[in-house]
Amino acid sequence: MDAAVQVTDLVKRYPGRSANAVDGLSFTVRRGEIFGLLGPNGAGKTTTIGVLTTRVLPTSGRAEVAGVDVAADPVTARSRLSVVPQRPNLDRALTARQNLVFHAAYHGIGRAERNRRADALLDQLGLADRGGDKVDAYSGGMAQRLLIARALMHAPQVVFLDEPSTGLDPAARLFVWDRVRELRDGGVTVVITTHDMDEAAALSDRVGIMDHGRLLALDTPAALTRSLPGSATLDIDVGRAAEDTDEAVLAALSALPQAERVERVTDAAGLRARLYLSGDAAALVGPVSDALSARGAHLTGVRIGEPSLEDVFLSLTGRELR
Ligand SMILES: Nc1ncnc2c1ncn2[C@@H]1O[C@H](COP(=O)(O)OP(=O)(O)OP(=O)(O)O)[C@@H](O)[C@H]1O
Repeated sequence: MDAAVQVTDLVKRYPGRSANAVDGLSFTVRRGEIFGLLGPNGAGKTTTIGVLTTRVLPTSGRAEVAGVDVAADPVTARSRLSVVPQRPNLDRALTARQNLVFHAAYHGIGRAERNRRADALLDQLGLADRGGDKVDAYSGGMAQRLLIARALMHAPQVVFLDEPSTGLDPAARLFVWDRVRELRDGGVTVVITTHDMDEAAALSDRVGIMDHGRLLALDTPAALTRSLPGSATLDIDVGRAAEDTDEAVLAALSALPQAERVERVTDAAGLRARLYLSGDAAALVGPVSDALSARGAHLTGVRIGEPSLEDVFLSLTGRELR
């Protein structure tokens, strides 16, 4: 079986609530991929992760992690998975190294091995020289790195990261992203939740877009954005022949079979056109250039606008992601 996570018809309704927080969710995370759950606040991402990590009991449906039914056998599930929570729950009165070693002891890992792992992980997360410091003295970025180190102490098969870079500065965020990719490259399956489309696009091999407890779409970031008709754009600046007219040039561009729509961009100094198309905007540069040179005109500037996951969310829901 190559599924690391299998969710089937999962429902969670919190007591006293009129709507389901998770509302019939099904998806599969493959072994060894980074899977992103993307959605706005309240979409049900944290609840889904809560069920998968045995902290929230499902109302109905089934969730398996590393082949274990999390509701039926939470103890075995917890030995195979790990959580990096949204809010740091480190013991701030202990040193960083003690946080790691105590976590491993809880998971039944022997003294020599837990010391070895703590040293290796402090080093890998760039905390080797701060392992003896109390967590109280840690910055937010350092605490986030320590949470990741702690999550890896019992060598889990699947790691869940809830909003991994919320509140981090850009450098700390890139550092965390690189560590997440290293995990994946080392064979660990990673599930992240995020409401940040850049994070989802940059980090995930596949993305599930969630809203109101349901999955609206699931694919690679590239396939999700490619699926949007007419949303890639190519802006071109044109130097046209003196005897030609702007209107005739725009008409020639509109006649290109790949261009779904052509608009004049009026705030430009010369003749600028925006071509809308589906798929890869760069592939249109050649045909545009040929069409222009056929009438004695030439390209003086090109800019490609790719659709984002934000555009995908907007087209699925009619709302902005944030
Ligand atoms: N313990 C709880 N009791 C009652 N309702 C809850 C509880 N936890 C979450 N909810 C509700 O369930 C819905 C889904 O919340 P959830 O935290 O899973 O969403 P999310 O996508 O993770 O959002 P965020 O990014 O804000 O964490 C929301 O309407 C929320 O108010």
